[in-house]
Formats: sequence, C-alpha cells, structure tokens
Amino acid sequence: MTAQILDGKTTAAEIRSNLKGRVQALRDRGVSVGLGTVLVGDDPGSHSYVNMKHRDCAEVGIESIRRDLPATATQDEVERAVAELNADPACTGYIVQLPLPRGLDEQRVLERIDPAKDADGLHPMSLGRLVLMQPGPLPCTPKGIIELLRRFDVPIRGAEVTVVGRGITVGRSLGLLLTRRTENATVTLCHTATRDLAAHTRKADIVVAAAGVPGLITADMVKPGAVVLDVGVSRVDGKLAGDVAADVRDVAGWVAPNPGGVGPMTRAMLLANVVEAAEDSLKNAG
Ligand SMILES: Nc1nc(=O)c2c([nH]1)NC[C@@H]1CN(c3ccc(C(=O)N[C@@H](CCC(=O)O)C(=O)O)cc3)C=[N+]21
Repeated sequence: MTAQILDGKTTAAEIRSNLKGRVQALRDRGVSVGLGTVLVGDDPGSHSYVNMKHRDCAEVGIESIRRDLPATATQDEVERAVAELNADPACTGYIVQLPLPRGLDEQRVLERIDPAKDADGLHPMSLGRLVLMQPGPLPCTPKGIIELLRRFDVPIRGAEVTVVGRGITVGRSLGLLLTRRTENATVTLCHTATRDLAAHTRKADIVVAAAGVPGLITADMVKPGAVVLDVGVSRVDGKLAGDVAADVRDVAGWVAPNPGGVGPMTRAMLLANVVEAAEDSLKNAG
C-alpha cells in the first residue's frame, strides 16, 4: 500500500482561480489589489520564492510591487522600504521575505509593518491576535496546511497532531491554530530538545514535519495510515530535500509531498490574505 497524495499544487491552482473572481469583483467596485515584497540580498532560494509569488499575482490579477535591496542594505534602508509600502495606497498588503541577511534585525523590521498590511501574519500584533483567538491575518504556511487537510476531508477535530519544529512561521503558529475551538485538535509540539521524538510521532494521526532536517521522519516513526505533511525545506548538494524520508509513503495513509504539497498552498494563502484585506477594507468603508 502506498500513501495517497495531498496534492497542494492542484489545490492551490483551484484556490487561485477562486481568488481571481474575487479580485475581479473588487475591481468592479473600484478597489484594486496589490501585493508588495521586500527582498534583501541575493539568496537564490529567496529570489525564486519571491518570483513565484509575483507570477501568482499576475495570474490572479493582483498588482505586484517589488522592493529589491542589495545584500549590503542597512537596517535604515530596509526600514525605509517598509515605510514606503506602509504609505503606498496601491499596496494592499506585503511581506518581508525571510530570512534577512546577517546583521539586520528581523524583528525590528517586522514590527514596522503596518498591521493592516501584514500579508504574512507575522507582525507581533497579528501573532498576538492568533494567541488571543481574535480574527486577523494568519501565517500562510499554517493556514495552507489546514486548508489542504480540509479540502481532502482529513478529520482535524479530536485528532492527535504531532508538530515537529517550533519556528514562528510554521510550528509554533500551527500549534496555536490547531488548538482553536474551530479546529479542536490535540497538539504535541516537538523540537530539538524533545527526548523521544519517535514516541510522539508514532502516536499521531497527523504528523507535520517542519524542522528543516532532511529525512528526519522515517517510516518506523509513523503509525500505519497516518497523515504526514512534509514542510521542511533544506538544500542538500544544491537539491531540495524535505524532512520526510521516501519510505514513509509505504506506511502513511496520506502524504503531502515536498515539493508539490504545502509550498504551493503557502503561496495561495498569501494571496488569500491580501484579497481578504482588500475585502475587509471595503466592508469597513461601509
Ligand atoms: N516572509 C516570508 N514569508 C514566507 O512565506 C516565506 C519566507 N519569508 N521565507 C522563506 C519561506 C519558504 N517559503 C516557501 C513558499 C513556497 C514554496 C513553494 O511553492 N514551493 C514549491 C516549488 C518548490 C521549488 O521547485 O523550488 C513546491 O513546494 O512545490 C516554498 C517555500 C515561504 N517562505
């Protein structure tokens, strides 16, 4: 038996097609939608992700606003780009592509984003809202994971979910999302100091591997029939490698592969956050 595929690539394309209609409806009412990106330095991975995001925008009818800065950019220069996007009426929402080059203070940059334009849900205000279970933009990867599970009818309510990795963009935020009353999963959050990782993954109905350690999750660590999502992105000899070993497909019931799983969903949720922000601004304007 081999696992069924949680096909994020196809699902994300369906979501973009739905968003395209909503963007058109906004435009019909005189509201244009624009996504901004701030990219600092020349990391090839970051460049490729940002390019994909702008390609998605073109497909959906969202305007692209790019601020590309050299690796030598100072803290002040990055913060100035953020201030410009805050002030730009054409920019509905934007992201600062992470990680920033060494020497730049990421948190200080994120704090300067206008929370109303926080497309990534990574501003402290947005994360605070997530903790408080108040409405607000959600981090794109956790939001994409939940959307992917929903669309394949994977039960979340009451499920035992083991999340491996406590980073803000994925693991920690996902734990908060899954334990809301609307999801009602039971979450175990594992990290580098977890004593017996396999014991926690083996009892899980759903395993989310977001540690950034290639091949960390092996077949013997997975309960037969369980759902396994590969979120880790590492580069091994220039090739992309996920956190989930290939043999997991022989025991799992469902696998979200990498690439083709959570990555495209992350990008689709970024667009969704921007469209939702535009729709909210229309609602609040009366
Ligand atoms: N402020 C910020 N927000 C982010 O959302 C953010 C970030 N910084 N820094 C880096 C990570 C990484 N990330 C990915 C998004 C999509 C794919 C993706 O779509 N991957 C495709 C293609 C992979 C390929 O071929 O390169 C796939 O999985 O099928 C991957 C990785 C967003 N990130």
